[in-house]
Amino acid sequence: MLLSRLAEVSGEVAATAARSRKVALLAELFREAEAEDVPVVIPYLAGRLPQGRLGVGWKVLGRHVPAAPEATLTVREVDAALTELGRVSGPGSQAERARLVGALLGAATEAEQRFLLGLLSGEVRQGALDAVAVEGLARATGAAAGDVRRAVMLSGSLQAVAEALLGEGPDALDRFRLTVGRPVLPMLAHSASSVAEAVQKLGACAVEEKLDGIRVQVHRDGDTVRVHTRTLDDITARLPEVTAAALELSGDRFILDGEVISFDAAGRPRSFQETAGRVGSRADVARAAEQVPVSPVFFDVLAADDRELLDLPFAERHAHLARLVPEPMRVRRTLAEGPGDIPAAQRFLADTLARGHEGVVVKSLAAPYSAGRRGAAWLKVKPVHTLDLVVLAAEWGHGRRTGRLSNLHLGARTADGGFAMLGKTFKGLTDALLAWQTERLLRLAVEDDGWTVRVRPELVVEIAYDGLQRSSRYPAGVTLRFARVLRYREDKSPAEADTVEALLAAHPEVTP
Ligand SMILES: Nc1ncnc2c1ncn2[C@@H]1O[C@H](COP(=O)(O)OP(=O)(O)OP(=O)(O)O)[C@@H](O)[C@H]1O
Repeated sequence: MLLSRLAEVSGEVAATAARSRKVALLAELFREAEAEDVPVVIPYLAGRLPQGRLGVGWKVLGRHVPAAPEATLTVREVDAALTELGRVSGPGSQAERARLVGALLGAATEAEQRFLLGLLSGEVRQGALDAVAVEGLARATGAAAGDVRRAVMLSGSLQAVAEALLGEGPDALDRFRLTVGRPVLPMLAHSASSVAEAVQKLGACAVEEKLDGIRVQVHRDGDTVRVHTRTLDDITARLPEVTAAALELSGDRFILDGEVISFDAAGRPRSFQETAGRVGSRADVARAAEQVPVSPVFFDVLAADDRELLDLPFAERHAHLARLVPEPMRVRRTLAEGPGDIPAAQRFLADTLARGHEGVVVKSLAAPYSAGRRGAAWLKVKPVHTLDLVVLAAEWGHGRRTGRLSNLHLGARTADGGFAMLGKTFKGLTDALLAWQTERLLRLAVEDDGWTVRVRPELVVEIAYDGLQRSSRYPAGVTLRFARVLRYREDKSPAEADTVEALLAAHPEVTP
């Protein structure tokens, strides 16, 4: 497929507000694409680079290169060129990168150049595209949209499903069923402002402790155990305790969902940083396990023996869980039938906080497991308000912070796939975080005016705040009060950041 065609459709999809028109445009594009184009077409449409970060700075992108008169570049040629670009390293790499970018842009027409620059600078991001692409794919191949959606949800990869569908047709969807050994994206939670609100919304529910550790999905097939993170990375080798625990359970084929966390000698949870540091470290696992041992604590089961359990109501899934996993290895919980049980649920929350945990997750007992979704069936309640925001820029620090990028410009997602700045903060940043973020942000830099460094919107940071206030200085009409950095969330992509819409909905008191 020609890049010019992709750039054209991408522009048209962005320009139309009508969902049905977007679907029709994408269906047409997919009909024209060959299966081999898919690994490039899908990410490009969403404004993502399959290579991840390329380390191409604004200096290189800002240079004018004369455009080619005619469109000849194919998407696969562009992809090959960017892969080559990504491999450049060592001395002289800046000049080599500039040369490669120049050659690529020189082969592109003006319209293609605009598209490529948008892609390389991270500015053509189309957030909600994947859902529309699912429908476009269904229409292009004659598959049912619901089946495509489920396959994407279970595989966690629109790309893999698209490739299979376009190459082999609708029958290929059979391959994407839930299988022990193949991780699926976990179900996620929305927020509620109080336990009372959550119980009122959900009716019969379980109120579970929310442990501040690392989400894990544990697959056991006979003697083989695999442990995956919420981004589906395989971390089995780093967590021997989890493998040992899974092998002790009575069943020998299952998929469990839970959290790993480190407890201190007194049985209180250690800080998130300690657990995360342990899970993140590959070096000398045996020693790390001695110093910061972790335990798995499970709260759901997706498959047991040869049964897929996703579609069962939570109450039934939990019965399977209870048969498989003994009590100390399950999260603590209490049940609430309805509003009458709110006081007991509130006591459970207070008790959970007193034991050093973060809050609770309130779960509908009737709901199925919606893999990969932030469903309304799980509501988390935490006393501290936090947001996951995207770093849009950072200002050079002064005094003790000279030479470090400090004051962060924070953005929330907007409906059109962009980001709206909500405010700035340099609070909560330790020296280690300052050094780390300076290094990371400079790699994402697209512009530096000596004061502020604008970056590709890729890094997600978790921010605590005390509330919102109106402000005409910011595009959403509001800004954060007392924003402070809690931690970077490298496990989250910008598409998972909080939205302006949800933020405003949670703060009716300031809605402009
Ligand atoms: N009992 C529990 N049930 C579900 N998730 C739990 C539970 N205890 C801890 N968690 C953790 O809380 C997360 C659910 O919150 P959410 O889906 O919003 O993800 P998140 O944005 O990472 O949340 P947060 O930033 O608040 O930790 C899960 O991914 C899991 O890691």
